[in-house]
Amino acid sequence: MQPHRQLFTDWLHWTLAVTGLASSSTSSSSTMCSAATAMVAVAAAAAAYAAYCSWRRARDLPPGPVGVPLLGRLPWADALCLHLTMQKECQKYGDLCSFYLGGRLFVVVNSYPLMKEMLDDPVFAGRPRLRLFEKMTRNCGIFLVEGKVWCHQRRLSLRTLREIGFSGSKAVGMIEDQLEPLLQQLDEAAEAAQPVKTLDTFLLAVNSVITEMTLGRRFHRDDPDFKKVTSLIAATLESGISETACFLFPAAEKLLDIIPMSTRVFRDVEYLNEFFRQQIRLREAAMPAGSDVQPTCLCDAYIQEKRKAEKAGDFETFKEFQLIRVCFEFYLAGTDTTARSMEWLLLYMAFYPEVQDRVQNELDSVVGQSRRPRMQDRTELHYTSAVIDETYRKASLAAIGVFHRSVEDATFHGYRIPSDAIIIPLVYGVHHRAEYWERPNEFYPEHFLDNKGRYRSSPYLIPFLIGRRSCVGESLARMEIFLFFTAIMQRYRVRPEPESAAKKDDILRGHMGSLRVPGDYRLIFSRR
Ligand code: HEM
Repeated sequence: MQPHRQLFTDWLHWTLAVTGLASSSTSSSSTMCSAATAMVAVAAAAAAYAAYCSWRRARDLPPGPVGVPLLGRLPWADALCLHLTMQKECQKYGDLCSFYLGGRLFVVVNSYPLMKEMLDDPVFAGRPRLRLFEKMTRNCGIFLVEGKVWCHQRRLSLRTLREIGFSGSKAVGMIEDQLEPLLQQLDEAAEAAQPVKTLDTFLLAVNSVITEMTLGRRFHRDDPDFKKVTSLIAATLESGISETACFLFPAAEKLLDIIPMSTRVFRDVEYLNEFFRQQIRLREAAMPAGSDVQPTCLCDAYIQEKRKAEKAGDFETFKEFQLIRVCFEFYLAGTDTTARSMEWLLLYMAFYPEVQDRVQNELDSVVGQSRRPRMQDRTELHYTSAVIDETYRKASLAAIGVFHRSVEDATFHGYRIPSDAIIIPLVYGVHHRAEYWERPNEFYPEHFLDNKGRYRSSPYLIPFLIGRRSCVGESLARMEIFLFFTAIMQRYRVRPEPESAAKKDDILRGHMGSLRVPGDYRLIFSRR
């Protein structure tokens, strides 16, 4: 008999003995009494069996806290600071820690070497499987799919971005074009000395960059279609799909089969799909068959690939819905992230005026006031580059990473990781480890400066994550953030309005949604 089965049998015998069922006594107690005893025994046996099952499930898993039946650790999870809860569990149980939330097994990884090893391994490169996702993506796009489709679409989009120049000069041009209206908006706020929340200003700018990159066109900021798309994208992000009950209780997913596709989030997604479909068809119509004009956006490049593939009899790889999903995902993945990073940067400048002084002094001496900062200035802007990296670290926007999934049963560092476990790369944990950072809990740009005051990068800075699924838009996001931030610092002094100043700690503590976001704030801009 296997040891765990032996243990269970012993346990069952013990339970039966305690409840009296295993006794050979044939005493003359009343029938009612025997029935009650039998019921207690059955309940005890069921409880023992449930405990046995959960013990069996937990065997050899990475260590972690025990939860309660059905809910796991859910009663202990504070959705607004999950990153801190997970960090604490890892500090207690080790850098690889596991627990159940609802019916899902989560494995949290909290050290750089373990994370690197795990995220380089194809076994951990899956994404959580949800019917909800499957209904929305129809196995298309990059972000939520796996296997061949993911591999192919990811490679193609990276290649296209590179070839059309979106990781270089072309992107710079598009970003610079967005600077003018962005600064104009801030000028108006500065002139009126009006306290502002900057998120919408940045969202508009980065949305415009993504629109040009994917669809090759510009919308006027007040265009009703563009406004609607921007607001639906924001609503889709806020809907917190990954936080629904379906995610934690896979059995609840069956309910989706009886819910028609008419819930708000599906309606929004369908509207956005239709918007992208129309835009793609416009590009297609403008590109006569057989023409091999130089593509100017992601859409054009895909259309050309699609035509080539169809000529060769492949009608699947570049089907229209693939392109719809890729465009859609670039908006979802690339707008809020970049805009929120800008928000954090300006907040740190407002709350650390001495750091802002040093950034502005450096900009004045390297760039001056007669022209805008350029990407080429980056190599001279050591302190400014360190401030940007320190903000990525301290803000840890994707604090609990983006969930991965083990696609098959695996053994990792001696622990069993079953298929379908949710893998959490704890970015916040790596960004706040005392072994990697001199002052992990402070805002300290010197983390990224050598002893001569020159910028030096750190392998432990992983805002875009690492490994097979690392961010596709990293170079674009870095360019946007550098150019927007330096242009703003060159032109404005930024400070918190008095009420926000009094709430510095709350604001910078922030909370978790799908990203880690700051508390409610208002900033005042003044022209330098
Ligand atoms: C500051 C801005 C950004 C941050 C912090 C960020 C962060 C991330 C992170 C943490 C991941 C998950 C990696 C993983 O699962 O291992 C990711 C994936 C992704 N990002 Fe970004 N991102 C940013 C901007 C962008 C932009 C501008 C784009 C598009 C133009 C983009 C497109 C994507 C895509 C398509 C994926 C999915 C990759 C895959 O599943 O293979 N991101 N990003």
